[in-house]
Amino acid sequence: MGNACSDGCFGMLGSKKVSQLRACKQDLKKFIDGKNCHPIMVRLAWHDSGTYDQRIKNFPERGGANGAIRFAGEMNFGANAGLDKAKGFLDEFAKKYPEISWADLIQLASAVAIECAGGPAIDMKYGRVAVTSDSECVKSGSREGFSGNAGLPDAKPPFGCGAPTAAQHLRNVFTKKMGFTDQEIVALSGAHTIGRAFKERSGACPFGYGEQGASKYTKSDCLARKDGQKGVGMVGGAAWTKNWLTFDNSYFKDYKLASEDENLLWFPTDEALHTDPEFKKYFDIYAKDQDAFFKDYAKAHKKLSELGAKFEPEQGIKI
Ligand code: HEM
Repeated sequence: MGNACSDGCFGMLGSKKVSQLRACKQDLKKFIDGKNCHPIMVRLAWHDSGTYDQRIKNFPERGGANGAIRFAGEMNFGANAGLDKAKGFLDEFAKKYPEISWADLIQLASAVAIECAGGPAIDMKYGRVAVTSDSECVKSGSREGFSGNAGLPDAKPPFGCGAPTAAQHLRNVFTKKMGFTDQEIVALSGAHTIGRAFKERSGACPFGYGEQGASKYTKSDCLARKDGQKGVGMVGGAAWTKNWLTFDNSYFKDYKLASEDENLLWFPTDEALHTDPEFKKYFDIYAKDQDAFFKDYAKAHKKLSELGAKFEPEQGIKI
């Protein structure tokens, strides 16, 4: 190890961090693939980042990828229901790899999950500073123009920002508050090609925990993984796609199926992406061209993973 400078050049402590990040990445791959918990790891990281408000300049008041979601102050937002499970999965990694901040660990697990599910490799950087106490969480009602959840989006009306349409709601959340373009909104929404909703969590669908509550595509014997092997993690809920543990462009390609099949999800915020003319341009491209989706998704995911973050060293660490 020594003082080798190839990985961000900031001395002994830095190279120890790099080796822990690399080892942790390998451990996470095995863990996530074994548990089939890819989607919830992605959602945990997105909801840590998603408190970000570009109109607020100071860290950590501006929110973002700072690890605050691990504390009750943010975990208890209604929008975060169920995400304590994902945080719990990461506790053992935080203990084993003390050089890795919680803010980095959460984002690392998400990037690993995307890649493990068959999605693109994301050009991540690390070195995020994590907040250290509950008092540094942002407050649910702290975002101007939003009634709660620090401006995280709602899937259905009434929208917490008062927007009359889902398209306007998406632009209030992602553009006004977080600084994303229309193209980035559509690409990021494609993350719903994996994952599910549960009655007991968001309450956004009638499908819930267990075999009894499951949809046709989320029962224990359903095949959803990219390698066609069995295994769905926790049984239940409903998904946007039939192969909801595989990261591909099914969300775009098969949306008609999703909007017609009551065993699949298609929320007003999903529908806005192919009914609003500006969003639709990108939706149609991603439906036809998976490579274009992967390329744009990887860029937008990287941006999301860095929102509001404070890096030490300033330029971040590549692994
Ligand atoms: C566009 C606005 C968005 C809305 C309205 C929305 C809404 C939701 C809802 C209601 C759920 C179900 C939660 C539950 O019941 O457990 C969900 C799940 C999920 N969301 Fe989103 N979401 C949005 C954007 C995003 C983005 C930007 C990402 C990531 C880049 C993302 C990733 C996920 C994943 C992976 C799940 C599945 C979690 C699991 O299976 O446990 N979502 N979302």
